[in-house]
Amino acid sequence: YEITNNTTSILSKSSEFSYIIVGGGTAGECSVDYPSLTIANRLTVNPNISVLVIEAGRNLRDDPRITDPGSFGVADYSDLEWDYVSTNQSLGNRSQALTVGKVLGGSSAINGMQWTRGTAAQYDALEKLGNPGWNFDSMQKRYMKKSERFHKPTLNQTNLGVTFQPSAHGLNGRVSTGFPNPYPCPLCNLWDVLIQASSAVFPGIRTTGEIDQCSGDPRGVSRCSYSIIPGSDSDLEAGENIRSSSAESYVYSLSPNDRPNLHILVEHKAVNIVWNEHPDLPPSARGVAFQAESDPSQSFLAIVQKEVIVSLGALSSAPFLERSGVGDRNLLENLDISVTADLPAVGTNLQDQAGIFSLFDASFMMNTTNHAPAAGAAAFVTLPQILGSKGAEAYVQDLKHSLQQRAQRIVDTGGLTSFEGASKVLEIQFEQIGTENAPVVELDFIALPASSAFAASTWILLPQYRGNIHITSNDPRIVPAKDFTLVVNASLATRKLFTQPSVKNLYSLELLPGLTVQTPEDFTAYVFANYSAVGHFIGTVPMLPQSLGGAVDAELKVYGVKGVRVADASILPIQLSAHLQSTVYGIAEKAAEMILNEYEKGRREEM
Ligand SMILES: Cc1cc2nc3c(=O)[nH]c(=O)nc-3n(C[C@H](O)[C@H](O)[C@H](O)COP(=O)(O)OP(=O)(O)OC[C@H]3O[C@@H](n4cnc5c(N)ncnc54)[C@H](O)[C@@H]3O)c2cc1C
Repeated sequence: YEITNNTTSILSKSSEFSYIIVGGGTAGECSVDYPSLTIANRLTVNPNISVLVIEAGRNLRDDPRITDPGSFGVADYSDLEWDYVSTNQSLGNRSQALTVGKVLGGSSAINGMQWTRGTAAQYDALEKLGNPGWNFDSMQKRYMKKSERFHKPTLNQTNLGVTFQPSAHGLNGRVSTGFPNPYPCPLCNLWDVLIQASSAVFPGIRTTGEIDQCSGDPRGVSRCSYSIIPGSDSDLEAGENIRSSSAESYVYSLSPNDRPNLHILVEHKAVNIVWNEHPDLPPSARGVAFQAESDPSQSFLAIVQKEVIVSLGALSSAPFLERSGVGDRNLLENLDISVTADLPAVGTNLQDQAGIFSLFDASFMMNTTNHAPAAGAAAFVTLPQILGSKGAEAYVQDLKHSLQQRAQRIVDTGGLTSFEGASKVLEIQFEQIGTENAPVVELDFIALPASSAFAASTWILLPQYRGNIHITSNDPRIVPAKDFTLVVNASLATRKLFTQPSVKNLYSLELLPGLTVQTPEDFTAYVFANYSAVGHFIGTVPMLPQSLGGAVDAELKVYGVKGVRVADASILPIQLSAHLQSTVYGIAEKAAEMILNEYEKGRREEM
């Protein structure tokens, strides 16, 4: 394979590729990798199959900010990120920095590496929403586990409090996962105290047993697992744990002479799809126009034989489609973009999981010698655990009675295009929160490396708001609905947890929210003034029937055109009680399988 920023080096050999993948991020590389598996091995030796990946970020293979898991939250990532900023939000009248990765490996190269999955019912909900074949059984067994090479915890790690379920993990995939080794104790004491204190604050929360945040039931509080290559047991050398980004897992780990048919062009921005127009057929992708990041006046065109796979992430895939003439007709015509497909769903349904930070000055320095991720344990908390059973019942009743009104508001504010679709997704979320008791809040316990501070990051998991992102303006509006009640309550619960006597012993001062924040009103004001986006963006090219406001079908094909699929976090129509990367890898594995099956079918038909 080759990775280069030199367009001539790539286009001089061929300007035509079987598949062009725009975006070399978390999902993009997975699609590239699939050819290493059985059927596809045959394909890659076929010189007619070639793949071009176009990635705007740089190839920074050995940058310690990426490779060292201890860098997250400490190192300056500003040159590895896109500088998306939202418009002022309806809540708090503030804009938000929207962080996503701009580097080969995408967000998987700069994320917090936590390795978790949603509840089984949340994947089943994809099927209920009209996407045949998208359910937990198949996502977990065939795709999410397939992407994973889990390192079972050592005896030492389990003795130190790590829990897991063997059946929740894949052992033969490419993304290395597991627990840091050596395990970052003496912080274990901190995690143990926080885990115990959680049970005092969140009645009934699981703190023992084989809790595994990848099992389909993440409820409870337990130690985090990560997308890392754990260090060896004996060697205490710094740098032993290494981040396993998608670039590390799917590209760098290949032998350099492997895959001469894989071309990765970095530092180039994909601008739009160029189309073949037929009088009687839907437009089909002819190629991708792209430009050098260093000199946008230099434009190039790569031709595609089969398909363009759009994997630019939830903030860039929809704008790319709109620049390609796929989007809302009025919006495109106002911008003088020729309309290839009138698909108003593109760019709607943006969701993140708004969060808030608490910070404490501890009486000891955090151990940072073994380059382990900073988050040690995470609590996935249900509604009754946050609000008590009466409070939860009242909240659920309110969700039920306001459902139609909220669905209408989502449509009115450009969050989804179909009232029926909005009602359906809200009903499904209502079931998850009210009946299935899915976690609605996550608390991460974090030791800030090279400091004496530790923190809790608290965020809502299943937002009811919907925003949008369009090329006219970068406008992801957040409609608060009921969610901020939960952030405020979660923030109050975090304070309660950190004032349990056992936890209080561990720090001398609460730095954030700080002692001026005392009453529920203070907390509400604090949350409104300080909540932030957490980087878990989804939904802007929703996988739903078109009549319900979808932009891609269950095969990830964009409605109204041929030869274009979207495979990244954009296609998820609803949030999960989870961090997203494991699911995005699963989406990409499934996409790769569908693409290759179709390729094979086409070949058989040609013969
Ligand atoms: C700060 C942060 C922390 C997170 N922490 C966790 C965590 O701990 N655990 C977890 O599971 N998830 C976490 N996530 C979420 C997770 O990383 C993402 O949901 C997931 O990686 C998204 O994958 P993707 O393929 O959709 O997009 P990305 O991985 O972002 O890939 C998109 C790629 O497209 C490229 N691109 C965009 N526009 C263009 C263009 N026009 N031309 C060419 N290239 C372009 C980008 O540079 C990028 O490489 C975190 C995310 C962030 C931002």
